[in-house]
Amino acid sequence: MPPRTPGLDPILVIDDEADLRELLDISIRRMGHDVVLAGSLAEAREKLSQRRYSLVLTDMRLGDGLGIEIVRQLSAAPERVPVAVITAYGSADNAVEALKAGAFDYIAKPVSLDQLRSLVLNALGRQQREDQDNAASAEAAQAADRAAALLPGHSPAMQEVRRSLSRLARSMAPVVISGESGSGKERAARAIHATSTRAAHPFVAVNCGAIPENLMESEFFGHVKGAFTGADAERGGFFQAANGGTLLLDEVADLPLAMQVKLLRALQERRVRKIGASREDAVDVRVMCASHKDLAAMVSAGQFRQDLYYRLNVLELRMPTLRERAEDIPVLARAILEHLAVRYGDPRPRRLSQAALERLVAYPFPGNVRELENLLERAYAFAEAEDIQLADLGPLDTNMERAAIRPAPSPLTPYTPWAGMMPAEPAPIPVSAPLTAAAPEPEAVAVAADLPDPAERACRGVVFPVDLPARLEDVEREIILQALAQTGFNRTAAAPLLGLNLRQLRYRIQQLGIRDGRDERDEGEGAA
Ligand SMILES: Nc1ncnc2c1ncn2[C@@H]1O[C@H](COP(=O)(O)OP(=O)(O)OP(=O)(O)O)[C@@H](O)[C@H]1O
Repeated sequence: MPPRTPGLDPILVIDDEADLRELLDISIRRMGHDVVLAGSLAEAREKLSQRRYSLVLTDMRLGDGLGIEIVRQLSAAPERVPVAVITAYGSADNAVEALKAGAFDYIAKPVSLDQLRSLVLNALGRQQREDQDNAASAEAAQAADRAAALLPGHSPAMQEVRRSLSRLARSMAPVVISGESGSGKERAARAIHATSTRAAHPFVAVNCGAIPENLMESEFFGHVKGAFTGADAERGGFFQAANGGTLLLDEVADLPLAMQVKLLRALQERRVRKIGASREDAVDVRVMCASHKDLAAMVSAGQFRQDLYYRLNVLELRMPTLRERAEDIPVLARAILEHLAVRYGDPRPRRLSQAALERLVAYPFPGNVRELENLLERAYAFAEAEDIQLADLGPLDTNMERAAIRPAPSPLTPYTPWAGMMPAEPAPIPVSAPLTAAAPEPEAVAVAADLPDPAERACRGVVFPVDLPARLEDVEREIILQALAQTGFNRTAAAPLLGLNLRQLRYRIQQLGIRDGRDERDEGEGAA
């Protein structure tokens, strides 16, 4: 038996079943912790009034009431004692209710010792960190600072978001983050992770819409060597990569139904099996989802599984549009320009002239913060004066607008190399970018010309490619290389020139096998 963990308060176990109480007592003592037992709600209340506990683990159904009452009592108390619930097999509703009431985690019967161990370690790790800081208020202030640095803005909408963040960071429960494209959903997920006790572990963001369906299972759960053609080495998936940390499923609505079933199972069991493996591995991952689609409506339309929706949609956060918080534009613009100055190695960031700032504040930003960021990146790179002038912003309501608000691909769209990567209409070349488009070969010029019908094209001697997909890939590769060359192989700067986001560009670069020898430059954001 391991030695007692010194300095820790005991764990309170509340269960009206004597057998389970005894099992939990023995198992937790084997982990080296003291245990206090209570067999009813009344006894639990009495024990809670007598001393402090490092963790409370309560069954949901107790002879004289419900465990959720303990959850509510502890969540309302000023000192933050983590509380977790034990739910009956298959009663997902109870688990969801408890998480919403403030439980940090739950465990389903029959209790697995692995899960119990990981739950206790998580709870105590977090308690110890809070104790080490010695003052919960100092920790809370630090967390608030980190959140404010990631999500600046003084608007009431943003203050509300930051208030929610600290509540969300304290829980282990899944979070669904909704909001328009570019409103900062991924950024909010990062902020929750960075202010949670998982901050020292990985944050992995996965764009569900960018993964071909046939690769999905292997990308999520990994594979063993020889599991399929091309699997020449064992490899972990996103779940393994995010172990101990957070996994963000961006554009979760794009997950095919078959994958939704596998994901639900992994979330319920907290175990995953690599393709071709005979055993499952326990994983400790907090899942968050982001979507600009209405998931509830997708459930009604039969496009998203209801059981998965309930499992994921425990806690919610809505990111406001930039229109709803136009007063944050100056502070956001300053943060973005400071970031750009660091990237370009400028001693001091460029500033916006008064006229440029006023124009930005008056613009509705259909593409939200991403559009503001793209716009400032281009203006920063091409402004000739010290400050960014109104003219440097270019026309705000034309190409950039359409590129920024392009719809994400429908979950029913079959995969093509372009699906999820390209706008519904052809990507416009930003008007003010001095990008000299790839010098197209004569045949491409002819095909791209505005010719009315095939017969007329034939008359004008158009040479059609023998392999259209390969030809298109060549053109795409060439254009991407031009954009990379233009930006000194800086992918973050190249992406907006192409109307793509960084993840999409990275994915295309990988798919097209583009190597520039300086691949990893400026790859700070996103893990998938
Ligand atoms: N508060 C902010 N401060 C600075 N930059 C921000 C902020 N919010 C978002 N951004 C930037 O805007 C871009 C879009 O943000 P993010 O990817 O989080 O949005 P999203 O809502 O997840 O977008 P999508 O729906 O397209 O996935 C990112 O480059 C991000 O760095």
